[in-house]
Amino acid sequence: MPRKLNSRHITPVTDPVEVCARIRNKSNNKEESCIKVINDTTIHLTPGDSKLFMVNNIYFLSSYQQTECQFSRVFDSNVSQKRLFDCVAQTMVDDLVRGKNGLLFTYGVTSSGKTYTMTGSLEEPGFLPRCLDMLFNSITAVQASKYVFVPDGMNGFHVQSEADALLEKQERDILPQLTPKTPNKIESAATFSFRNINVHYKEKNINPECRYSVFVSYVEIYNDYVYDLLGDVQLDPFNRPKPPQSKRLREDKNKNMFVYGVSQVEVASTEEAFAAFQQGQERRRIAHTQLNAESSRSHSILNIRLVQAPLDPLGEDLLQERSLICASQLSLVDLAGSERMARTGAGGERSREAGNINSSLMTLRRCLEQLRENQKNGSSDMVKYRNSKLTHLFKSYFEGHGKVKMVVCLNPNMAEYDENIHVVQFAEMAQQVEVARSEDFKSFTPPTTLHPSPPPQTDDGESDWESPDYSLGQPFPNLEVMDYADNETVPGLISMLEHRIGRMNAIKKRVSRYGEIFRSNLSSCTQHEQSVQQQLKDCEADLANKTKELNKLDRQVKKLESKNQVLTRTTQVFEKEKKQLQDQLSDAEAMLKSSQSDSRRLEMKMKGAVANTKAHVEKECEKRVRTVQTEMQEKMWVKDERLRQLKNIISTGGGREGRPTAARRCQTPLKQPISSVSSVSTGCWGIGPGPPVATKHRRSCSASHSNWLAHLPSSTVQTETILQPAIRPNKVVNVPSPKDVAGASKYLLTHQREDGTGEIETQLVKGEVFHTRSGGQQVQFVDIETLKQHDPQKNEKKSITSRRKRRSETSIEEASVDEQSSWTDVETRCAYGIGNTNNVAAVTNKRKK
Ligand SMILES: Nc1ncnc2c1ncn2[C@@H]1O[C@H](COP(=O)(O)OP(=O)(O)OP(=O)(O)O)[C@@H](O)[C@H]1O
Repeated sequence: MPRKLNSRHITPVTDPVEVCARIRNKSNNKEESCIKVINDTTIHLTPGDSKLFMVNNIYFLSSYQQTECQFSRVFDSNVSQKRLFDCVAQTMVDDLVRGKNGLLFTYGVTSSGKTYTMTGSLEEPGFLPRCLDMLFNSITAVQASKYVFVPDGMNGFHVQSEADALLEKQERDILPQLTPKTPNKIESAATFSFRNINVHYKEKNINPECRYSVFVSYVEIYNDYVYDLLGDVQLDPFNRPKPPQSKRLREDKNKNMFVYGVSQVEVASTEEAFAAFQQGQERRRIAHTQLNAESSRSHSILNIRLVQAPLDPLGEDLLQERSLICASQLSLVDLAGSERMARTGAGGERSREAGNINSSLMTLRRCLEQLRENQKNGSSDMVKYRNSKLTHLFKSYFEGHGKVKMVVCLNPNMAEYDENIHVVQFAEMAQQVEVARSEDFKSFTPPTTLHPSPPPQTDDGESDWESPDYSLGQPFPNLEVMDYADNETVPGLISMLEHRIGRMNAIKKRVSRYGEIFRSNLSSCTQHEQSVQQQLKDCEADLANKTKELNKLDRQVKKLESKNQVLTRTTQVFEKEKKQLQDQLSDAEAMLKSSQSDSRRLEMKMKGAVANTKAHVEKECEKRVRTVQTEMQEKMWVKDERLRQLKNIISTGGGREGRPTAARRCQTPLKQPISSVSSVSTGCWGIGPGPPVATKHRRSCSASHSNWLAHLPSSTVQTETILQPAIRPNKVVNVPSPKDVAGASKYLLTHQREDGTGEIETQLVKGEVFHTRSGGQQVQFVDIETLKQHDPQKNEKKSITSRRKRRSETSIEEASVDEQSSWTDVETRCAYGIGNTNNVAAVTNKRKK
């Protein structure tokens, strides 16, 4: 398990807080430097000649003499970002992969190069992008699919199946608004490319039997409040971003401190991770505007979390056992500038910021001092981590849950001497603090076969494990001592016996050694067996649990299967219904289409029939109108003839001569002859060698025997009154031709109009036809007769009134009225007298028309 101390009984192995110093280049080359690098681990700080220096128009008295400081490593201004990473941060990525936590922070005054060291730029990337690059280079072949590891909200993770992960991915891709926790913008914004990174390191401790995922979270501590820089931006009712909400710190079950509710964004590449960091930076900028803060006045902490879990024995899926998941973390911290309050030269909010920064850094210092004291004296006085959020969050690191490294950034400008002294004092103190080393994460591996201990070696270095030789040497020869003075046999026997004794001792030794080896092997085997037994028991317990879970899952599966069956059946029913409905729908559509085409056909047919009928009716109407017109014309002629005869009777039978007939009353005698008609053109119509002048005004009735040409325009309304002009035209034309005019001596033009009372007023314009010398004809208009019609019923009231009015008029007028009325009476009588036919009715009818 990760982060366990070596043993409960054994004193843990500790490492000191590693402190390196980096001296940045001078802002002005001519300026004197207050720092001198002596060697790889030592620097000298000198206050310079002048002990008085000025900052922000305030003179400070330098109170220190030349100081020598020792660090783990010292890097001068020429050190490259890459070299710094190699020497300082690379091992921390190694540790991360091995399941160990790490804390790397930069410390120093403002503008000493903390951010440059930690983040760098695209051209000169710092620790942050290089760590990410190395990490992703290492795990690229064993990276888990996205969303397989799921943060549990309590600083841990659990594993979900690939299918669930895929579902979640689809959900996030399709419905990003429903899963706002992971900002998808990050993926699209992953366009950073670091130019001089070229790390391509790979950590060799990657376990191919495991799968890895990387999560990042980014927080800042400002005025002793912790803010999440990757969380969702909350909006107020006016859609403006709300000021950020601070977060609480909590301890997880492994005694690690974490920011509760912080957003952990899963990233698949360096670019994606850096994009997340950039997004956090942007959020930080906005938050600072809202909080009226300065950018370098807060501590920023980027956590890179590497999560790993072993694969199942088939190497396909990740084991979902939570105890097998290891989450290690590397915290990269860019602390706020450590200068003293007097240096900031600011008041109000800025002075509060400086106070908080100093307070948190001071708490860090005090905690480290207390730790050092405890370690020195073996005491266990309480370390007051809770006095600031910074130390509270880092508590677990100082208590042995990871490695701590610090890069002290120093500005060599002489004006910074005093501040630098404070910084190096803090750094020197910090590196005396020992931090317990945490264990590597032992990833789960299936039990393997036991290897026997290596065979014991003989004295000459050869192995005799296989065929041990226990013989004492050559067998005894047949020795017979025949003579006491046999000097050959006895010494030979002695030497042989001595050899045998030596062999026997050697065999004894070997046997005892074998015995020892055997005993130790036996005991290790016994131990191993015990551990295997224990493992077996664990496995059996696990198996029992798993079997239980499996049974439970089986039951759930069965339940779900039965539900599934029900759902399938329901789906089938619905499908069937759907099909039926679709069939019905298509039938209805077909019917609708056919009925539409039928109705279109019918419409066309009806239209044709209507057109035919209309044409037929029109034809019929025209025919009838023509017939009626002919009939009417005939009647008219008959009436004309009758009227003419009546007039003749009246004029010959005692009528008053010299009086104009009522029907032919000339209302306005023409003073000027009308000389031309524009609508009739015979080439010289009206244009002759000289205008013919009427010798005298003749009444039309006096020329009744002439050859009359009646010009009756087709629009003329037949009034069918009894009294008609006593002219019998020889020819009636609608439009006279020159030939018609040439054949006539008199010309009669009928003109109609509506008078003021709405009655039809017919004017008969009479003319005489003259032949001109050039062979043309001229018409000289000599007379106009106006025929007016009066409706007796309509005009009765009027006439009574007018008669009453007229009673008071002169006698001459009365006589004239009498005379007139007598003529009217004659006319009326005539009208009634002519056969009492439908003349009056005709007049009335006409009016009605
Ligand atoms: N070693 C260096 N080489 C080149 N430039 C550097 C170096 N260190 C710092 N700088 C430059 O100095 C400027 C200030 O550095 P930086 O922002 O890293 O300081 P800081 O300590 O983080 O300041 P603050 O506390 O205000 O955040 C930057 O423009 C940075 O590029």
